[in-house]
Amino acid sequence: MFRRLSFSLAAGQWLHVTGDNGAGKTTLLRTLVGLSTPDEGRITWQGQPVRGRHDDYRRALCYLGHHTAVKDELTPIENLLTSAALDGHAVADAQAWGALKALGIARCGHQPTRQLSAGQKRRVLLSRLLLRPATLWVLDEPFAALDAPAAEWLGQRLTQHLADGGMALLTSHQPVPLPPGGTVAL
Ligand SMILES: Nc1ncnc2c1ncn2[C@@H]1O[C@H](COP(=O)(O)OP(=O)(O)OP(=O)(O)O)[C@@H](O)[C@H]1O
Repeated sequence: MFRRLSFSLAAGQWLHVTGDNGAGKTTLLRTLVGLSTPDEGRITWQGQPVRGRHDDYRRALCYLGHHTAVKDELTPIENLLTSAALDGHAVADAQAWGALKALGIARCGHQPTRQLSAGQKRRVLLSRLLLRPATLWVLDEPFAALDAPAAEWLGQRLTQHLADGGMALLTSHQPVPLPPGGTVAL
């Protein structure tokens, strides 16, 4: 699907992965985070191939996918606690509730996630950014379904992350409220 594709990210930088529907943006992100295996090519983290140092890379990474990352059968609070446990880092209940509150969805915390709107589900997913310390954020359509206040919150959060020396790689069919970054056009 990809040929002659080469890019890098430095501290404080972000890249916008662009392309039409079906161009391969999600596939590229899934490959970069290790969920798909490339036929050829090399993915490196801090100059070393990702393959040999999977744990270091995983710890540095926060990947938020755009489809089934939030489980419908769990409540939002269960989603947060479960994803943290699967990630291998401890999150206290109070922290998880704090994250839901920051995203304005604490009142839905005990409701089955399947009952939430698309934007509320997206907010549950994004609340993981507050719980998972990670240098590299890989975000698939993070602005999809968000209302204006939530989009503003995410723009500010991304800005702060980059100012703190973080990096971000994201797809978005909408304009991204960040100073211009690089582009990976598919
Ligand atoms: N598991 C799969 N098996 C077969 N084909 C797949 C699979 N996943 C994706 N594809 C195909 O790969 C292509 C790229 O899909 P991908 O989801 O990466 O596109 P995208 O650029 O993220 O699209 P969109 O903007 O619509 O989200 C599509 O043609 C899709 O049908």
